[in-house]
Amino acid sequence: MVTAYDDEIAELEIDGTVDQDRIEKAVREILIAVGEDPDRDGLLETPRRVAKAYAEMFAGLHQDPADVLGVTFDIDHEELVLVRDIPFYSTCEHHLVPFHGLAHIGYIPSAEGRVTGLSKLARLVEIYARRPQVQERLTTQIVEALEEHLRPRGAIVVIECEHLCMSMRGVRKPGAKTVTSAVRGQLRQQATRAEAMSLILGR
Ligand SMILES: Nc1nc2c(ncn2[C@@H]2O[C@H](COP(=O)(O)OP(=O)(O)OP(=O)(O)O)[C@@H](O)[C@H]2O)c(=O)[nH]1
Ligand SMILES: [Zn+2]
Repeated sequence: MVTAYDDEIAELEIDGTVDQDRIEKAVREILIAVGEDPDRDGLLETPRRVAKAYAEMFAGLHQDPADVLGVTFDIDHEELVLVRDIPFYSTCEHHLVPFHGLAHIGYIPSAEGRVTGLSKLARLVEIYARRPQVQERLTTQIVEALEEHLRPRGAIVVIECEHLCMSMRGVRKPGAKTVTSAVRGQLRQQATRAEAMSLILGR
């Protein structure tokens, strides 16, 4: 199924938000540098494929969370809203290999009732994940965007990830999980924080 979001990504490739030519040249150079022949059959199309993949993997650099969180509803709900287990892939800015896992996002809407569509929380994750990233910044950027655009009474973001730079190379510890959290407002209070954490962990 092709979604509007897929269309946006396809447009990015066309409207030149990545310098396709430059990526292709660089990938060709890397292939030579690692001892490969970029002109052999299987690799001929690789620089072009990588440029296309990067346009998608780094599309978030050209997207604005205001566009996603700009539409809010007036719903009379002043209790916790939590979307958990949002899967995502990001790219470690140190090694340019993936880190991936689950994001959990909760917030307590403001008295004025600024509630966003549930899918927008997952879109917010995508905007910040599709960039060269570190997990701590990803976590903070999401919580800060929630604060800025929804002005909630409280917000919590918990992210658990496996970093391939720790699994497939370097220290080589596949399965090791890194957990980060960012908590703001009323969700810092012990009881509400405990409620949110038990919902996040209660699977
Ligand atoms: N804090 C943090 N560190 C990260 C993240 N992703 C990767 N790293 C770490 O970034 C560090 C980079 O360390 P360096 O010593 O500069 O690079 P390196 O020689 O490749 O390090 P090793 O991975 O230990 O082989 C490593 O310890 C990685 O585990 C992240 O999202 N957050
Ligand atoms: Zn890394």
